[in-house]
Amino acid sequence: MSDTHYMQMALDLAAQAQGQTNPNPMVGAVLVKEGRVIGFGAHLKAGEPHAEVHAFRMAGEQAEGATLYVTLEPCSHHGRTPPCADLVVSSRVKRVVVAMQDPNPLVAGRGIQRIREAGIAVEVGVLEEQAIQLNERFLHNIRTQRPFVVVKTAMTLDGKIAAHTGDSRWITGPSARTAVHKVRDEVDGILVGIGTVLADDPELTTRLPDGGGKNPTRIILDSSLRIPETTKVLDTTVAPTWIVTGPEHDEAKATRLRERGVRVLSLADRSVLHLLEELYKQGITHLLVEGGATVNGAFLEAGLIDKVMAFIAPKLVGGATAPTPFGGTGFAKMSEALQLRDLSITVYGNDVCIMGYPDLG
Ligand SMILES: Nc1c(/N=C/[C@@H](O)[C@H](O)[C@H](O)COP(=O)(O)O)[nH]c(=O)[nH]c1=O
Ligand SMILES: [Zn+2]
Repeated sequence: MSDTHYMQMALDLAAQAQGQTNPNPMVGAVLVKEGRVIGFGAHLKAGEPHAEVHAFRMAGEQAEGATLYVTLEPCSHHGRTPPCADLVVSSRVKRVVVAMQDPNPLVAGRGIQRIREAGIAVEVGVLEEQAIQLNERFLHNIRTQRPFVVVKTAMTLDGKIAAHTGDSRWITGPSARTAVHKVRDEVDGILVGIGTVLADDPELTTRLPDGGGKNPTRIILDSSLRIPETTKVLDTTVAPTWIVTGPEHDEAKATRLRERGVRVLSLADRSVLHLLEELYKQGITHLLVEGGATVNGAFLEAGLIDKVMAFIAPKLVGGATAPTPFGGTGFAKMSEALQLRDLSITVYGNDVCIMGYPDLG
């Protein structure tokens, strides 16, 4: 079989751990000898063995003379596990095929160099585009030291996220909402504004049809700590909850919330950029922003959206004052609008999801 066949297998293996490996990338590895797969593996959790380690353990002595397919350059630095590049060299494989070089400036190219210096042939770039796409969150983290921000909106065909009364249940149907919960399962944090909490009293937990799924940290932007103490998100037995507030807030209320296990972060700098830098420091590498309009508008105007998932339901609710997905001031000219690129359009029951990336070109 071709190199792309085995690299596809390695990419598919890597993708099984979507959302589990944060802050590490997803990586898959396959060992092949005389046309037979003799070992494979995926990195499953930060701190646990890397994909190559699993593959070599499975292959044992047979690895000598085999070909290794790996979706990311084998690491050359001593992280929480010894360098895979050393393992590759000592296993005496004949050839290594790598989808993409590690973008981490600390290691970029060193792993490949060490393997080549040992006289092993290394080919780089097989299914590189797919490998980059798979680790879009990790690559963004490395490049920006910020969380990868996905803004998800759900609106009616006439562009409303709720009726003029605030009622919003439901706009999209069950399969669209399941798609959203799959994203919740992958991310580290889900962020909404206090307006959404006051309007919907959301749980912001992951509820997949077959159960399971991990609950992301729930992050509420609430600058004057208005949150009612009876809201569902304050039940920290189901998932962690962080409230981001401003310096002027009721300290007694903050203390009561902390006693319930809620983390209260007080940020003097209210910019979206500072918020993201702080959340990244707190371990949030992948962030789902579920609005409402004010929060989405702030992220849009700050230019800090990395991916958009816009769900549209074929229903009309009308209402000149009914809220739309992005509030704030907005751009003055259509030519200033944030253009999305690399679009994918998916149908979920009667609903449509347009997914794309800001075209910052
Ligand atoms: N109204 C809708 C949404 N509404 C999105 C937010 O306004 C809700 O408060 C939040 O998703 C509720 O979270 P929960 O309590 O955990 O279910 N989002 C959607 O995709 N479709 C909708 O029809
Ligand atoms: Zn490694």
